[in-house]
Amino acid sequence: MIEATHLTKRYGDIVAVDDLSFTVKPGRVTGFLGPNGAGKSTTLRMLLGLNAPSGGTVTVDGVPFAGHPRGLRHVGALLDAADIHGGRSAHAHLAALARSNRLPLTRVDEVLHEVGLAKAARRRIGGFSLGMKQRLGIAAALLGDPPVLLFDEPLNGLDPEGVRWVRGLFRRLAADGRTVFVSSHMMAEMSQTADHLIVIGQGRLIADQSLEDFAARDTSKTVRVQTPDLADLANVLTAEGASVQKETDEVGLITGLTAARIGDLAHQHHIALHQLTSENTSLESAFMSVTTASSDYLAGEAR
Ligand SMILES: Nc1ncnc2c1ncn2[C@@H]1O[C@H](COP(=O)(O)OP(=O)(O)OP(=O)(O)O)[C@@H](O)[C@H]1O
Repeated sequence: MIEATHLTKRYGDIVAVDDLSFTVKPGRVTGFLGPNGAGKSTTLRMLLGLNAPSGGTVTVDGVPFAGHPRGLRHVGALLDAADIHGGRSAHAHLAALARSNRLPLTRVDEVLHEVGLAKAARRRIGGFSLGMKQRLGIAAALLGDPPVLLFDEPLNGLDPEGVRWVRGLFRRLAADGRTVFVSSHMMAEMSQTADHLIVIGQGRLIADQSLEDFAARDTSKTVRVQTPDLADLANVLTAEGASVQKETDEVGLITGLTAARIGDLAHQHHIALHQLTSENTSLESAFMSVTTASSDYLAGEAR
């Protein structure tokens, strides 16, 4: 389990991480989500003992990472896949990591195989695509077979097949009972990757909840209805405070009421429904609505 308590990091006047408290539990994939500059990388760097907090603490299974006797065997991490020495082969890079962490060299071939780089094992990393470097970074994180894994923007540079593979890998790691903590600035990426979300903006905690509960925060959720009596239904729903947008003679898009409430109202007024569907755009708009106010950079606009 990862535990941050009042974690804070200041760079001069900038508060990169601001009194952040959260826990990351084993057995599920936890997304660490926030717009650019929100403080995700800084938090992960403090977790790994690469930056010292200005205040508060962050521990892995109760111990700060720097004091962890088992190092890579306990926590595996991918921070910046592109930041890697290009002169070595993938095999040599992992072998050096294995040796310095007293891990068996047999793990090198195992993880290269697991990430799909077995054929490229002897090639120089300098010639790797970003996607291959991501796979190599993931291999390094897996090397010590650790119970806790951190990945900073692991989907960057991966093709659709790579993205699917990474998602499957994270699921398997979580199903093994490991703690999997994955950062991203894209809600759409996380909606298919994470079970639980920790959302931050300007270094502060915005949400710490399941994907489902996070989506339910969005009050602008849309419900699509199809009915032969759209005009009658629209009258009933607008009287209840909903807004109704007519798409065709029989299909309307409703905001302001849940699908369950719309179904009940239609039933009470003897209006037949042929379709009643919650539109799944809510995660993205929930993310936008909770983070826009705290975003560091809004395209073309002053804050
Ligand atoms: N070494 C540093 N010196 C000064 N400011 C820094 C330093 N590192 C980070 N910051 C600032 O701290 C804030 C948080 O940055 P951080 O890289 O942690 O965000 P992030 O959420 O990982 O963003 P991104 O999605 O763009 O990677 C930013 O305002 C950044 O400019």
